[in-house]
Amino acid sequence: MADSNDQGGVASAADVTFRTEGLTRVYRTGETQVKALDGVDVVLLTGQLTVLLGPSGSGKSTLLNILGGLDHASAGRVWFRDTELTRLSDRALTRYRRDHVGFVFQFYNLVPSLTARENVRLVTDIAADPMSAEEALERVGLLARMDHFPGQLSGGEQQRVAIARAIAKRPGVLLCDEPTGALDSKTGVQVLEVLDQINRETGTTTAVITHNAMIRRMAHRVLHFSDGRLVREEVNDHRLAPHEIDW
Ligand SMILES: Nc1ncnc2c1ncn2[C@@H]1O[C@H](COP(=O)(O)OP(=O)(O)OP(=O)(O)O)[C@@H](O)[C@H]1O
Repeated sequence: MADSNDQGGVASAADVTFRTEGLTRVYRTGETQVKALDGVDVVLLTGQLTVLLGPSGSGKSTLLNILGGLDHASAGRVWFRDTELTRLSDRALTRYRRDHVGFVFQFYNLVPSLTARENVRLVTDIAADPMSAEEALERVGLLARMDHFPGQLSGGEQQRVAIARAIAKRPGVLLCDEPTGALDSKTGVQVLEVLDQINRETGTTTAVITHNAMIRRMAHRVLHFSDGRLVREEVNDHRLAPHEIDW
């Protein structure tokens, strides 16, 4: 049975959170030039969990960084809802990132001298309409550990704190670059369960980069990249919860 959130085929403008047109990113280092993205046309649909797959160096992180306002396109255009990101000043792009984007990276980037709750408060203190740090930690199942320091938490727990920090400002989008890359498979599944649950409960448009092709089973849509190009798209009519996937 198709999930109610599934949207195959043509999407209306209201359903589209990100759209790119001819997105190209060239990195120049001295004499060498690398085309990390080579004319990518892609949409990310509102409320969906999209998985980005592809070999190392295929451009997945570059795409995520440009969507999140951390990097600039060399050519082509990118829209977030009605706003063309590729026309924003650096200052406006920073505001966009602060107001709308939650990031989760492979390494958790927590401040070691602050507790879980204090790490989340770094974000809630400057956000316009945040949830409380306690609510964010409850959503990732770590309320009982909120006064623990990162060094007192396992890798999977630290990643869940990083997810709490990312969602506490109620971002429109959650961009995750290899969120389970540093975790063993059992702990990785717990982290994916948290991402899946947040997507279902809050409707946050979510993108997850991974090397693990099995993760595609939990996605609404899967985008396959190769050599800086989008080479294939899949719509998943039969999503599985992470714990149902045969790892
Ligand atoms: N800041 C940079 N300067 C120079 N080259 C870069 C830079 N960032 C990325 N690249 C190059 O662009 C290409 C695409 O990199 P990207 O990190 O987007 O790929 P990826 O698919 O995310 O790879 P991985 O799965 O290994 O993270 C690679 O050849 C990479 O070396």
